[in-house]
Amino acid sequence: MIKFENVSKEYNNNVRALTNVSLDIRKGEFVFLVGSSGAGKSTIIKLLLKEEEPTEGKIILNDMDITKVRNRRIPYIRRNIGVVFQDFRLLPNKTVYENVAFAMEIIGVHPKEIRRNVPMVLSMVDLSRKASSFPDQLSGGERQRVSIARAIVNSPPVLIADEPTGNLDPETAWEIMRALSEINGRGTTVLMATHAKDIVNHMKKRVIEINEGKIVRDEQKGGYGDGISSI
Ligand SMILES: Nc1ncnc2c1ncn2[C@@H]1O[C@H](COP(=O)(O)OP(=O)(O)OP(=O)(O)O)[C@@H](O)[C@H]1O
Repeated sequence: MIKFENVSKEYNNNVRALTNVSLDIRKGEFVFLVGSSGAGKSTIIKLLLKEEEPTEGKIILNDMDITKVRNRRIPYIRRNIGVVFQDFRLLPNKTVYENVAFAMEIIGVHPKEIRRNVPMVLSMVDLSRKASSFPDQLSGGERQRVSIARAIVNSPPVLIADEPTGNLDPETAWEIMRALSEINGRGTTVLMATHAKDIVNHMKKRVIEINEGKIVRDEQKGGYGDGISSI
């Protein structure tokens, strides 16, 4: 589902963010990506979203080699990935319903399908009652659940979560983890970059650890790891 073959990334300022990274994440897996600040986690995510290009190597997403695709094909690739960010990134002037519907409108989904799917995903993240609220009327956990609903409404095979619990208190963070687990249980592959030690240790999922741009550990049912600073 997600494959990196000997991927290296050097930014313009000669910072080598990734060196020879190879990984293979299969359909339906739940994978934590861990490592100290600056290790290269966000770079892996940016490469998958085609926000950055690798300097070397090959990246395959959903059986598609995305390394050399043309710019005009990028929106098509991004439809295969739902993304959830630490800071939610909701549109403040749109309601919960409209925020989620917008993700479908911009890719030209038929209004009838939008009217069917939006209530369905809002109910999945337990937000049906908040459909008419605006983001600033919601708690942090509720906002993050809206962003999860938006990420999955177009049924992408892959969901990427970049530090999704970073702005949330521990209890709310678990609420988000339950939502992500449920989505994973329905077959979506989930890749989550995180510093949340307790969550990683508790979930016992596959853990890929990156340090100074290299994969140093890839463990089924792994823990957070001792050597990683938590900031
Ligand atoms: N746009 C950029 N231009 C130049 N260097 C960059 C850029 N983005 C990241 N870097 C550098 O690449 C390295 C890896 O950064 P990256 O953001 O991938 O780390 P990270 O593991 O996501 O860290 P964090 O946990 O703090 O988010 C760091 O040395 C960083 O300074």
